[in-house]
Parts: sequence; structure tokens; C-alpha cells
Amino acid sequence: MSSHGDPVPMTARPSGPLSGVAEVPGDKSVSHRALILGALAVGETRITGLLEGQDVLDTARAMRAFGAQVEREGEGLWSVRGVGVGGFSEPSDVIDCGNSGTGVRLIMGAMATTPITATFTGDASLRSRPMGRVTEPLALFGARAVGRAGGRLPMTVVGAPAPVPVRYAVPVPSAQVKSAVLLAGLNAPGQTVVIEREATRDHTERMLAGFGAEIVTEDGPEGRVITLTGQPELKPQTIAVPRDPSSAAFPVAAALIVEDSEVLVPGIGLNPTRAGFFTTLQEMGADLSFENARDEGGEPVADLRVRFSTLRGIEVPPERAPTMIDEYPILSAVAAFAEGTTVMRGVGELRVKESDRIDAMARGLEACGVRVEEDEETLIVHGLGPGGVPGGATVESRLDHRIAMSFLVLGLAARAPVTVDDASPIATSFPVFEELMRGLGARLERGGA
Ligand SMILES: O=C(O)C1=C[C@@H](OP(=O)(O)O)[C@@H](O)[C@H](O)C1
Ligand SMILES: C=C(OP(=O)(O)O)C(=O)O
Repeated sequence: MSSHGDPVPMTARPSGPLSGVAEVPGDKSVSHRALILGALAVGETRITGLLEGQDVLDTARAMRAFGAQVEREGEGLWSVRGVGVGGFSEPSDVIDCGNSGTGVRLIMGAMATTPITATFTGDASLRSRPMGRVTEPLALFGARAVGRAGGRLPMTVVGAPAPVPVRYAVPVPSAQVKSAVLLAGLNAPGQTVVIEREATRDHTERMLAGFGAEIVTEDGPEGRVITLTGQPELKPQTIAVPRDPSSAAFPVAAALIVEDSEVLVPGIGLNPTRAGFFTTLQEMGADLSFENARDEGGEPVADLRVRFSTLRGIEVPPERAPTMIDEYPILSAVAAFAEGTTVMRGVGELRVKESDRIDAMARGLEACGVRVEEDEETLIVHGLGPGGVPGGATVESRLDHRIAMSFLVLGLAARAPVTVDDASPIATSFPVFEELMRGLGARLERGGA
């Protein structure tokens, strides 16, 4: 929701070894898609392990506003009675997607080929993010959108009265744009084709196939070509949401930088389009072991054991960025404890997330005594080695959950406490962060140092 309450300062203090089992919540990307596709299926979809973070709760509320019946039956246990492809009704009020880029962009796609009108808004962070990247391809289907200057929310989308299928090459690596086009393609007759030069997370494609849509992915010279046949009847599913690797990144990072730690993170999703952070950590010398690799609900899953490690700085290959895009903030916190320099190039997309994440990390790391360099597309962190980060600063979280969690993790291994001015955004993706980290032995406290 866009109303933002009082800031919640939080302080991380230098902690003793972390240990135990970190049961992180359900995957945010998969949770949004389970609700949206459930709402477009005919019949009752049942979901277990749904992330009950604010971003996903806002999507659940939006699906009700478009006519689906969405019920919470227990912890993480939800049921969605869908209205069928093309069956969305017109919401009687503004759709507030809170802090969630995924929520607003996927929902715009899902309604853009139905002849209804909807107005979208969000919090101050979401209202500053670009929506033109979705409304441009949605216009090719025949939808119209009017928003503020620069394609910003609030924005009204008028669904296409007679949608036509589309062939669209996504100009930026973005699973949200790809997914918006595929969801719009659901109600266009014929074949909608999306081409992406760099493969981004493919949960939409996997889940559409699970719901019975005809969808084919081919890798060719132009990149990944995804062809969806429009106007299917989606069949309701039972979906087990895997634990979120992007949330797991925080306890994993904490165990790597706090001396003598050992933590087990069970059941995390390890879809290759999401796992780049763990590959990068291994290249830095991290002691990670993957146990009990298995498949759950169409997604690869494993238990991850992590032990404190002496890390070295590396150059992260730019082509890996889409597979770890949300993990650069925590990677740059980890890099501060590595020996040598970590170079992250080709990460310009970080500037249009919940905050400008390159700037937010650079300023916060500097305040904690870490030397950084940056340009439009690059962040470079000069590591100080294990135990070498001074800390002792208050850092701005800028309405960005990942910035808040990154600096709280950093503070557990710094020499002096680190305060985040507002930890409340953490509830968007990882509502049990504080409790879970404390359970491992992290010294997290409400308030300033
Ligand atoms: O499709 C998704 O679920 C997401 C895609 C990514 O955004 P972009 O599509 O903007 O890269 C990612 O940053 C976001 O957290 C979730
Ligand atoms: C970028 C993120 O989310 P969204 O784009 O959905 O707001 C994120 O969770 O890091």
C-alpha cells in the first residue's frame, strides 16, 4: 500500500558466530505469478508457501479488485478462484501496488488485452519508476496508457477492445517486461512472440506451461524466442512456492562474513535464471554446499549449507547480471569483506529499482569506511578483508528493502554498529527477516546505535 508509516530505525551490532537453520519465506516472483495466473484460470488454484510480504499482499488485493476470489486459509496457504483469460472485471477504484514493480507491471500486462480501464499507483518509490517499458509493448496490442511525465504512476491503462498478437524484442533485460507482454498475449488471438537477448528469470513461462498454455521457448541467434498461443483455457493448479533465493542471499551473506558461522538454508529455489549470486560467491571462494537437489512444482530446489569463508574480490561477468540482478546490493556488502577489489559492470538496471541501488550502496559503503568507484553502469568495491570494515554509520534505506537488509548484514561483521534509518521496507519481501536473523544469533535491535 502506498501509505508509508513512521520510519523504523534498526541497528546491527558486531555479532558472534551465526548458526542454525534459516527457513526463508516463499519466492516473491513465483508468488506474484501464482496469484495472477490463478486469477486467470477457470476454477480453484491452491498455493502453499506463498510469500506473505506486502508486495504480494498488494497483488492479492489487486486480483480481488479484478474479480477473482482470493482467500487466505492458513500460513502461506491460499486459494484463488479465477475468472478465466479475458474475464477480468473493471476495478471500481485505483489499484495500489505499493512498492512492487513486479506487481504493477505484470498486472498491467494481464489486463491490457481486456476491454476494461484501470488506474494504477504505488508508494513514492514505485511512483518514481519507469512504466514506459511495459506500456510501449502493450500499445502494440492496442492498449492505451496515460500517466505522469516520463511514464510514471499514477497511470491509467485502457485495455485493447480488439487485441492483436504481438512480436516484441525486449530492449532491456527485464523479466517484468517479458512477463507483461506474455500475460497480455494470453487474451490476444494467435501467437505472441517475445524475444530476449539475455535470458531473464523464466517463472512466467514455466508456470504458464503448468497451467496448460501452449508456450515454446527456443534459443537462437537473436537470443531466447518465446512463442505463446493466445486464448487458452488455463487449468487451475496446485502450486508449492519454493523459498526465495533472493531472500536466502541475506543469511547466506551474513554466515560468510561473520567469523566461525555455519548456517543451513533448506529448500531454496535454484532456477538457473536466479542462481548467479551463488556462482559468484563460489568464484570468490565461498564455502557453499548444495544438498538434496530436487524438483518441486516445476522449479529446481536444494538445501544450501554455508560456512564462514575468506573471500577474494573478483570481476563479475556482466552477462550474469540478469541471474542475480536483485543480489548486487548484498554482493557489494559482502565484497567489502573480501580481499581485493570486486568489479560489477553492466548493472545500469540497478538505477531503476526501488531506489538507485548503485548510488544507495556506494554512499552507504563510503559512510561505513569502504572505498567505492561507480559510473552509470558500474560499481566497484575495494574490499578490506575479514574484520576490516569500520562501520559506525547511519545509512539511508531509501524505501528499498534490499538496501536496508544489505547494511544490516554488513553491520553484523563490521567493527562498529551500523544503523539503517528505516527498516520498514523489509516487510515488502522478507517480513520475518529480523526474527530469522536473530534466531541465527544476529544482534539486531530496533532504534539507533
Ligand atoms: O519478474 C520478476 O519477478 C522480477 C524481475 C526483476 O525486475 P526487472 O524485470 O525490472 O529486471 C527483479 O528485479 C524483480 O525483483 C523481480
Ligand atoms: C526489484 C525488486 O522488486 P520489484 O521490481 O518487484 O519492486 C526487488 O525485489 O529487488
